[in-house]
Amino acid sequence: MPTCWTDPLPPLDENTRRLASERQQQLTKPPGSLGRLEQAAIQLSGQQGRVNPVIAQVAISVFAADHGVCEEDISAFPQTVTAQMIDNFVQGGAAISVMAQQLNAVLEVINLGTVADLAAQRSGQKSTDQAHGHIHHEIIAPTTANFTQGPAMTETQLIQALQSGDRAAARAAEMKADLFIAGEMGIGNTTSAAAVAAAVLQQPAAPLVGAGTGLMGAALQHKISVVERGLTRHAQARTPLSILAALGGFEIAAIASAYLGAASRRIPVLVDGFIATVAALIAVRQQPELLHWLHFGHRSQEQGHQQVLTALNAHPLLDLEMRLGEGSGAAIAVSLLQSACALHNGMATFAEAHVDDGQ
Ligand SMILES: Cc1cc2ncn([C@H]3O[C@H](COP(=O)(O)O)[C@@H](O)[C@H]3O)c2cc1C
Ligand SMILES: O=C(O)c1cccnc1
Repeated sequence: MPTCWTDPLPPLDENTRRLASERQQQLTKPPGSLGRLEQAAIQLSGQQGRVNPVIAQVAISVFAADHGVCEEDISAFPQTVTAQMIDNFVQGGAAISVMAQQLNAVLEVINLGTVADLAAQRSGQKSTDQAHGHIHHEIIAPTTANFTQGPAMTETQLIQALQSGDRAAARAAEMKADLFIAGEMGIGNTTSAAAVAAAVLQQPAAPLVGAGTGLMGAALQHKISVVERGLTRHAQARTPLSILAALGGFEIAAIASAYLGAASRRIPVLVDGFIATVAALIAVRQQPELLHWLHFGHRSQEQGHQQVLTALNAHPLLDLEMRLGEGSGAAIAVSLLQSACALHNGMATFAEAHVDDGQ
């Protein structure tokens, strides 16, 4: 078990947070007029321990894994896409690859096990640099098990996934990242994420189950019934760890742990869409203090995202009607956090600009 899972998280730096808050009051604008951008800059100040927060270096870790529940026919796409997209990420062709390039971010993909990459598994390939990112092969198993038949993963597999997430956070700290983004790739993972969210929130499945890659009508009803079967089978799972083992995916577990690992290293986190937010929900249930370290990038179109955001009292920066995952919605929101920092750091105070304040 990585220590971030259980060790208390560091508090925000209340001193820099207070100084940043005071600075916002002195800038040449009516107090509060930059709205949530002010709050974002102040929160970043407390997180980074700097009165003038910066987001120069962004670390993006995309966790990829396959899902046994795909046997139940719950995605519009075949499972082979997961492994194919791993290549696409590091060849520069995926949405998150393009965003990483635009942001000059470091992109890495962590392959936790896909049905189509047994060759890589057999060759013992570990870590390679590709044109547009690094691949870490940290294969746990070719796929999780079908959660309608039994637990998705063993306890050992769960711990491996948590450790993988923590290692990604350690690499982000090593490169002195100012912000951490986790993305995910795993055909079938909106089914797993909906089941995890329903189990954590003790809510019915239907409102948390969405189209994912594009299911509608009878296919969507079937997906709801698959999640309901999983919830019935694993009704005894109540703790974050037992819910992850019963219904989760390797990538969802890894992201939950990566968020805790980032916060434990004082790196602010920008959360992506539905799946990433469900991972955040699990991690916050494990350690409520994590919430202070999280920014929320966007509201996904995926049915259920708003419910999970509400459970976290989270207000995402954007709603662009995106429903992609990969970390893409968070990546789009980076520029807003950068603007929040630029305004906070660069604007003149009333005194500096000889502008009369409102006192
Ligand atoms: C080409 C392609 C690229 C993607 N990138 C992210 N996802 C997204 O879709 C999947 C979840 O949807 P479902 O649960 O319906 O399978 C995840 O892999 C997610 O990251 C993709 C899906 C596809 C097809
Ligand atoms: O919001 C997401 O994370 C999402 C939505 C649909 C498909 N994949 C991911």
